[in-house]
Amino acid sequence: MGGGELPGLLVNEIGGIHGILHGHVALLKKHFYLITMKEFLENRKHMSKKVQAIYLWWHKPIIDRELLQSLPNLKVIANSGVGMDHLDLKLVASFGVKMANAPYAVSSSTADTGMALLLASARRLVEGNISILLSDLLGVEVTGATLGIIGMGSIGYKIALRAKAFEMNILYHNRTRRKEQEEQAVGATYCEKIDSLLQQADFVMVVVSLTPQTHKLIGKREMELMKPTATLINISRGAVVDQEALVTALQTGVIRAAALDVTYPEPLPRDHTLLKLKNVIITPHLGIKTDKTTYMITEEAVENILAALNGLPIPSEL
Ligand SMILES: O=CC(=O)O
Repeated sequence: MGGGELPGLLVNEIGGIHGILHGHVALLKKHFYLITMKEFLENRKHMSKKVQAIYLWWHKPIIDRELLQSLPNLKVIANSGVGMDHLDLKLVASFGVKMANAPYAVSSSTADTGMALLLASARRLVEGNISILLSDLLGVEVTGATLGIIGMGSIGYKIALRAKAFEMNILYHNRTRRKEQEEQAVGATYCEKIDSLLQQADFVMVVVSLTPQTHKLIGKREMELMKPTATLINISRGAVVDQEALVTALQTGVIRAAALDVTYPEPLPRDHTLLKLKNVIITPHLGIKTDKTTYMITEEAVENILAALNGLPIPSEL
């Protein structure tokens, strides 16, 4: 590769549902020679040597063995978010390729999405929006209610901060307990056992990453432990909740309601039962989708990729 040439960065496409946002192109072009998948596939022989990094936007392009084998100079894959369940980390590592995510950029807007869903479900905003003349839409009180946060990483913690301002009682469950000062700062109480959190919470917010250990973490048994007046909010990944069990729980009054930013698959098929239930709010994985957050994600990815290409410690290496 010639002296002053910028390193090649493979992206799925620019614009479109799975493409990086147009507004981010100038930032990326400052540091990289951008190659879309279309350009790559049209001129594979030439392009494959140029690619030194991949920027995954909304889980695309799909990283498989064939793609990895065709990129001899690939050094790093940067993800445009925090969840890495769409990537075969072992496979990527076996090619000696480094990986990074963007945990700093996403936490505030994802926590906001969680609170938006909580409030919308509690106060029946979606039904209210289309039934402005009805006066029998009784919601449930948020002030003074108990919120159980499952997963107290940076997003979970920001939810606790927000919930404190809503005067909620906050319980949390996490693999590792937070420091006492951190618990005190948000007024959160640790539940070593997830069951005890489920039994007490009026709102259960799921914020864990999807791993083999968290797959269907919230199933029939867990929903039956919840109060019949409780609401389940999921802003992590659909598969952390057993969706079939959830449908039954919502239909039979095992729990009051659900508010989901994530499902499986995404989007749900139009005729899916969940879309027909009145006591569910479903949003299309809006978690990180604000203008500011998405731009910060790209900035974080650029920083990670440049560090990797320069042989420096990668700030958010996995
Ligand atoms: O879903 C959003 C993320 O993984 O950051």
